[in-house]
Amino acid sequence: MPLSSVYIGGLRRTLTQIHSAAAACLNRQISGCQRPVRRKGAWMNTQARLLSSRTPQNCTRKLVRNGEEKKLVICIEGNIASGKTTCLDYFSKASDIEVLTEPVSKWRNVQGHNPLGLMYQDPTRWGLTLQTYVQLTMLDRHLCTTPAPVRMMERSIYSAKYIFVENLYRSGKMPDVDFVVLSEWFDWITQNISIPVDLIVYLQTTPETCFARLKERCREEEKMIPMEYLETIHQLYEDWLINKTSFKVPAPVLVIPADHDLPKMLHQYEENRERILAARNA
Ligand SMILES: Nc1ncnc2c1ncn2[C@@H]1O[C@H](COP(=O)(O)OP(=O)(O)O)[C@@H](O)[C@H]1O
Ligand SMILES: Cc1cn([C@H]2C[C@H](O)[C@@H](COP(=O)(O)O)O2)c(=O)[nH]c1=O
Repeated sequence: MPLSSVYIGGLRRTLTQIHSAAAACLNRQISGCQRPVRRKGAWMNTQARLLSSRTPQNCTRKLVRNGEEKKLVICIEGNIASGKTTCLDYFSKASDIEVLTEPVSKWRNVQGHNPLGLMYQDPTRWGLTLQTYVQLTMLDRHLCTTPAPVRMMERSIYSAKYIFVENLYRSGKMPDVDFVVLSEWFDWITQNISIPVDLIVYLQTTPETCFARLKERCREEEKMIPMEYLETIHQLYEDWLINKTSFKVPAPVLVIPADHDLPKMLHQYEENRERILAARNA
């Protein structure tokens, strides 16, 4: 069988079509990642190919990316304005680390529309719209191939679902039908596509710290975010990554206290560098 084939029997056409739609949409907008291209009826990537992880011993039927499974994937998690981007900036200076920041600019401007702004104005109407797009762009981040052996991502498809979709639903701002449709999409993606994460670095802050940093950053769409919103997001993160009482945690968690000033944070990042890069062997 040619390496370029997707090896998943009856699921093949459906997966190809779905990936086709996502790739076609994102191809036009995303730079910095290697995009899959179609050749002679089979999906290939310029560096890697989608392959099934199905083997005689392991019939998981998940799509995995050839070669990408050997790379170290670290997700930086934390509340809004906890310092994730600043942390990624620090690690981006290392030549063996590829940094993938959250695609917030896309959420603020997709073909002239601003789903992030719309969601904050009217979450019940626009929550599904934003979260569908967040899910798509996060999946794209997880699937894009990078030359560096270590990839550091801001958040993940998991936190988008377990923190932000969950918050919209629990607060009564997302209708049942929207939640069910998003959840079925999420379940399908995570059951059929391999999304490896080796380590979660959780920047643990108080909501008060985030509130102060949010005000300082002053993103237009976020101006009306109240303290209670950050408290709720904080609690969802704590239940997921610390108390482990809500959702499955996809990787070991390294907690870095992140209320400190910038010099102390940079010092902590340096102190934890080896531990983070050793995650592959954890
Ligand atoms: N340790 C820190 N002390 C004070 N301000 C910080 C610190 N880290 C980040 N900031 C500032 O807080 C704001 C949010 O930081 P950012 O890295 O964008 O957070 P996130 O990516 O988690 O939303 C920015 O204005 C940034 O300059
Ligand atoms: C993942 C995710 C994010 N958002 C919102 C929350 C914030 O307003 C921005 C992300 O900014 P941060 O400073 O990088 O935290 O996007 C959301 O509404 N839904 C999501 O799934």
